[in-house]
Amino acid sequence: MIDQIPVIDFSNFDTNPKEVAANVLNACKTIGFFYIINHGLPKDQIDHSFELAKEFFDLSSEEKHKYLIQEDNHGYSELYQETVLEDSINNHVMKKKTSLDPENQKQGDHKEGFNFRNFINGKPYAPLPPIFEKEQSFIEEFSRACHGTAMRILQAFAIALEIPEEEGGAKWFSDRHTYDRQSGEVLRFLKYPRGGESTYKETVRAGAHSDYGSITLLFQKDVPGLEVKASRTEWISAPLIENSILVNVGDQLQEWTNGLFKSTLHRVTFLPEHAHVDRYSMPVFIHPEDDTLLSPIPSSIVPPPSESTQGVAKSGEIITAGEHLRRRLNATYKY
Ligand SMILES: O=C(O)CCC(=O)C(=O)O
Ligand SMILES: [Fe+2]
Repeated sequence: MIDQIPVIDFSNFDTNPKEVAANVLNACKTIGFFYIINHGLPKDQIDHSFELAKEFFDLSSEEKHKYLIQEDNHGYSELYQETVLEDSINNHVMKKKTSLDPENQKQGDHKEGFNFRNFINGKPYAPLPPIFEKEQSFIEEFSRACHGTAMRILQAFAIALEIPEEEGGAKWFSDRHTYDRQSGEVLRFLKYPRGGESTYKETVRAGAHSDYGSITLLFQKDVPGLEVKASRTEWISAPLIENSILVNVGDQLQEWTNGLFKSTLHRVTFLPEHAHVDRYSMPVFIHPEDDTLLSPIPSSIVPPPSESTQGVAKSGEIITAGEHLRRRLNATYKY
């Protein structure tokens, strides 16, 4: 493991893709997290998305209750994504989830969130609240731009793994992540309200978890707090880096690469000096299309499967990304 999250400059990706891909591979094999800078996503789009998030979370709790997921004992991300899938609703606010992680079981995750699933053929997955409806074309544009950035990262993966041209080459992963096909992909607005510690007496705001999909892009703003489990014993912080996007590998990609890429535990904590400010973040959870088979990657760099890297598929079994997500969500109940 390395003890710092690397920063990778994507401005060289078009001119020198191999070098960028090598840096990306190194990060994925070790800590499973890296920042990208010069990623090409316009700053004003990111800023405006944060403004919209704030505008929404500033609504009265009565208004937000229309989109509330009821509190219960299941883990935050699990319940959240599961509710999204099972209720076929793409937008929810939720608060104070109780984490299943033993380290965090004492207190709830004190936060609110709102999910946007992909705007397939220009349509929101479910009706949007008015405050977002009037900005629908902007939000769709931002969601598609994030997806486009993610596709460049997936191309770097395919280059790093030396997937042969005749198998699909640099497009091998991105061809399996079409924006307009059904997938688990979600753009999420998150708010961690100030003052949670007085209720929970703990500084952990989002319990330790790994993400489920292929990769996550994370936009942080003003207030740091994300921590990454760099080793069995050590949490390191993921500081704010101006104009960067933090990228991490999810469980599906870890399993797809037979453990070559690492899906690393992370959590959100508040330092005392941040106890009196609200924290906003925006993760974008990238998933393959639901019917993508998680079949062996045509790469001599990816190791053969082994018991320890198996995850939710049985030995030798090839499942789709949609089935993988479903099993991963169901597994929540067995903890
Ligand atoms: O808010 C953050 O910085 C991280 C959120 C996160 O890890 C998640 O929602 O999966
Ligand atoms: Fe996460």
